Amino acid sequence: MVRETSLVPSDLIQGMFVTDGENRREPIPSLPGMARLSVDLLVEECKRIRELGIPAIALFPMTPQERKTPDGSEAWNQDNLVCRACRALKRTVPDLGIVGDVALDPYTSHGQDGVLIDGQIVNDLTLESLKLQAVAQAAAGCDVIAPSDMMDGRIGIIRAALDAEGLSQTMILSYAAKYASGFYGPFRDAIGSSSALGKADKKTYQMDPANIVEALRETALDIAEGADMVMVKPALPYLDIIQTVKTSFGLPTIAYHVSGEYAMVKAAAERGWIDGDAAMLESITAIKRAGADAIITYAASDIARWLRG
Ligand SMILES: NCC(=O)CCC(=O)O
Ligand SMILES: [Mg+2]
Repeated sequence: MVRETSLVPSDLIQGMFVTDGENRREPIPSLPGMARLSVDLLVEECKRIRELGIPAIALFPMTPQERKTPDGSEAWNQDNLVCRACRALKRTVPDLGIVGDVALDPYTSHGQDGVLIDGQIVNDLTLESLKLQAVAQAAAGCDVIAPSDMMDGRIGIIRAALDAEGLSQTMILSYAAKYASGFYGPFRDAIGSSSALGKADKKTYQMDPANIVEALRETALDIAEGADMVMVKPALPYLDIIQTVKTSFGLPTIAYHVSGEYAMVKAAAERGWIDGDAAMLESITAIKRAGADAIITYAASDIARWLRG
């Protein structure tokens, strides 16, 4: 009766991975319970997800190795995995929202999110590629374009490119405060970028976990450039950032409960050290309590099932 925060399935966005082929389900060992799905199985799974009351998915591709290049040009191939999946989903589950990730890391042979020249990420050159990728995904049916790359200036450039292509209805969810986090490991396994990335890091464009004022500056810039919604990522170690971003700007604020946050609960539960279901529900409730309007999580469909009893 006096509970202050209630979680409902419509708060959740299911993170999902798509792979080539047909009738394929490749379990991801470091993300227990998650698998990469071929487009046909993805569509079937998405029907169930929609029926659970989950409004949207966030989609990530496992690009075949032979299609990864230094410039990541597969990212704007209109027949790439993500674009094919979007078209299939819009034909069969049209009212399930699709959040399309814009960044080059699933497509580059070096695993970085940007164009790499002499060992440096070149910001402005990368923007040209992101623009093409955003337009390709929006044209294929993505409802929300979510630039996760953290290059400076990409929101404004992508907004202008979408509008110029007649895609003014496509929303932009900016990964405004994305930290250079140790919690992304299982995701990199899932999209096959961990071995390419090796010991390299993303600290020249993702944020220092010690910073909060910078998060506000980054978020303000993205809003000024035209973001409709903003994201904080990861979620659980950054509840203060979620709360501050939400109260400072009042924009729809999405939190990304990332792969490592999900996997650590699963791993401890597998060892019998914690009650995994309780810990997962507690994590997601805490993220909502901090101020998130919606939460991207790999546990979305599990949680929606628990909430329905
Ligand atoms: N651009 C999407 C991600 O980087 C996801 C990270 C994660 O789930 O660990
Ligand atoms: Mg920024």
